[in-house]
Amino acid sequence: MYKLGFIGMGNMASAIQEGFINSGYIKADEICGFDLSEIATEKAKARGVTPLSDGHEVIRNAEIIFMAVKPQVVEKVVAPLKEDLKGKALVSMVLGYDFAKYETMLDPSTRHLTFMPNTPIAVGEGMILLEDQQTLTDDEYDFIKKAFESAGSVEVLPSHLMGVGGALSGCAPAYIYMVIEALADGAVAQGLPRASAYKLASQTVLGSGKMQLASGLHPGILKDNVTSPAGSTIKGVKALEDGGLRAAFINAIEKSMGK
Ligand SMILES: NC(=O)C1=CN([C@@H]2O[C@H](COP(=O)(O)OP(=O)(O)OC[C@H]3O[C@@H](n4cnc5c(N)ncnc54)[C@H](OP(=O)(O)O)[C@@H]3O)[C@@H](O)[C@H]2O)C=CC1
Ligand SMILES: O=C(O)[C@@H]1CCC=N1
Repeated sequence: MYKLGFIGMGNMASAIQEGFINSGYIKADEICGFDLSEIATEKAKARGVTPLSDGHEVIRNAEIIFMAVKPQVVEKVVAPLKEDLKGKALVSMVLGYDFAKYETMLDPSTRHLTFMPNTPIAVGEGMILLEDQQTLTDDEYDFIKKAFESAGSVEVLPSHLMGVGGALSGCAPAYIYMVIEALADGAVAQGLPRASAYKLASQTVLGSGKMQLASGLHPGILKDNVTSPAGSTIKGVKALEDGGLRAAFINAIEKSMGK
């Protein structure tokens, strides 16, 4: 068991903390952290995480340090902590900061791993990508991988695929929530109460994803199984094609990669 320390405890770090604590794999009192925001600090405290007064203190009190600030500030945050991080393990979820980039920022004695989580880790259904290039000890790697597996599914990817992987599983929860909201809006427009509409939409997304994973079938086959000849679904499929649904999602992944 390692003590975990978070630098930044915003949306993503909070989801990870909740996922770890809810899974029972890590106890809240094994986690400390620092955040500039008072609101984020109060929320962390409410889930049993120990708030500390700065990054130096987090590194002193933890064995594996999670870097969870925004990409725009990460270099400014890491530079003054470089000495403290000597001989420690750093795991980073900062989009765009891969193994090679950290090699230029950290002392050679700092072991590190870049990973890309997503917010559903909070409810035990995360998708967590681990970069295949990393320098954690075997024990640290095993511990952190098991922690992620306690709250989701883990996939190891080569460095050059972390960006596109992150654009899909890291960003797409937002797109799926838009899908849920839009499906519900459609049903509300036809008279279904709002609460039922969200429940029906979310359970349908959950069930469809679960079925694809369980069956391993091509999504097109699963779609075809729903579309009866001359039935209702094929009319909806046509409406989505008219609306450019596929192109919109393909473009969204490209845009998420900063292209
Ligand atoms: N949100 C997501 O779904 C995902 C996010 N990520 C990555 O996670 C990281 C965090 O994103 P997210 O949680 O969404 O962002 P948030 O803005 O919610 O959280 C970042 C937190 O860091 C705080 N902060 C800023 N500077 C410091 C500092 N010097 N020391 C300590 N805390 C600081 C911020 O405070 P303040 O607001 O006051 O500046 C804020 O509370 C990003 O690098 C992102 O790429 C990766 C995958 C998915
Ligand atoms: O929007 C972002 O930049 C972060 C990274 C992946 C998901 N959210």
